[in-house]
Amino acid sequence: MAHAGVAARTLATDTIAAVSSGTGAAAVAVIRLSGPRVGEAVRALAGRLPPPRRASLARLADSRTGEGLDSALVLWFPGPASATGEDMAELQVHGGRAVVAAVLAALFAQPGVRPAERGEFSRRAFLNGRMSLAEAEGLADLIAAETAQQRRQALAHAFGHLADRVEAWRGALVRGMALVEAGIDFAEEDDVPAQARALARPGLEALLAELDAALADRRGAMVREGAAIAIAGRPNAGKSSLMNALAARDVAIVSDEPGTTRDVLEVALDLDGHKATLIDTAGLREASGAVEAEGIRRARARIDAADLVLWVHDAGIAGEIVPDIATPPGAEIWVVANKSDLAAAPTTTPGAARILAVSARTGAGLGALTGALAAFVAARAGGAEHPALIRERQRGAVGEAADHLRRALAGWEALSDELVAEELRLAARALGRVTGAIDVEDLLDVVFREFCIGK
Ligand SMILES: Nc1nc2c(ncn2[C@@H]2O[C@H](COP(=O)(O)OP(=O)(O)OP(=O)(O)O)[C@@H](O)[C@H]2O)c(=O)[nH]1
Ligand SMILES: [K+]
Ligand SMILES: [Mg+2]
Repeated sequence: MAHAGVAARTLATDTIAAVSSGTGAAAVAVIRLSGPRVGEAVRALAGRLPPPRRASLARLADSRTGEGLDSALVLWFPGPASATGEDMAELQVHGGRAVVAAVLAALFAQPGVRPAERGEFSRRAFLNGRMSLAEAEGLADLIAAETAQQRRQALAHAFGHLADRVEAWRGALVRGMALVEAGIDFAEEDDVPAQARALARPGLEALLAELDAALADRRGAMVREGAAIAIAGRPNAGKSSLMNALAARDVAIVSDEPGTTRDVLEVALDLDGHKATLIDTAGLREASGAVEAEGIRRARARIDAADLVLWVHDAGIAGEIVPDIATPPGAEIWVVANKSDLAAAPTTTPGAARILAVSARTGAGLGALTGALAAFVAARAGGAEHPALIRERQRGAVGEAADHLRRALAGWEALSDELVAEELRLAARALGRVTGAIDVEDLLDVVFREFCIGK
């Protein structure tokens, strides 16, 4: 997908090559090339350039020695209609390490061909207007996706859904800007300025509401980073035992000694396709030394930032259960009454959204707990195709745009046309940073013509 605001194709002088199919031995390895000398390099190894965009079988040889290297499928993608916008080729070779190393060495021996740097193919695609920054980030997330929901969200971003949404916001800003600037340009003429400004305001107010709503929506970040589920409670309640049981492996040290856990421990969970991070913490009590005090400080910091706190309680201990923690707004606390093999769980607890009886030892109640956790995370993460802001970089840029827009609207009566237009321009520039399209002048021209208000 091409994007507005990106300059003409850049002319990279280097041709790059790299294995794109991962490291380690495999049946097939894919070597990709991009740059001006791809055609020559392929011809040097394969003896000919196959017809564009069709897989052809070719014998690859080292042009320096004539030694045969492999029999490979060769694909030739002439630019600019390629993934990077440059001439590209793909060599599908046998995946053995020695084969891959020999083919790469023969490629790098060609003039002007060098190893690609990290992300260089995507970088060239962005610079050549083949994808936006938000799409590039989606692509990176797609490659890193661990759960089904992360995969779906990343795919939506890679397909440009977020970029489209941001471009629509930017279009609305530029339209408002054009109207305000009409006031500047036609300041000499009767009541154009006042009319133009009045026309711009409702659209900009609606846009600000949309930006604020997008910023308040944490679902995208929740999908990407996963829900943070902290396990908290008094020493010896069985927190580490619960962590091990839910993770189905021996992550944390368990002992009958209170104050065993000091450091914060984390494991990643895949709950029905949703990512979550389970966090085991030190038991909360009056610390008996500097090390335990530090452990408790770290525990509280993680509990304060959690989306859900499981307050683990030893069901054998009588009396009211009072979770001794503060959680951010929107977070929930559930009481997990552990050791149900020893004692019955209480049925009500003030302040807790729910009570679940489990035994980390026998596994009783763990299925119900896991199901409840999956439902919680699914509800928090919302629809997978939602083109939300998922990275701090995106959130920061949109937040900055909202601030400038807010300033323009707050000063609507007091500020000059020039100052209002300047705030709008800064807002548009901030939004441009999400997709990488920084220059708004081109769009402005188009929109200004569209909104020529009869002049
Ligand atoms: N009977 C029974 N014992 C349990 C259960 N869960 C944990 N325990 C025991 O309780 C003791 C404390 O368990 P831990 O998992 O270390 O407890 P903790 O809350 O992590 O303790 P600290 O890290 O010291 O705060 C150990 O002796 C466990 O074997 C359970 O479900 N039933
Ligand atoms: K313990
Ligand atoms: Mg522990």
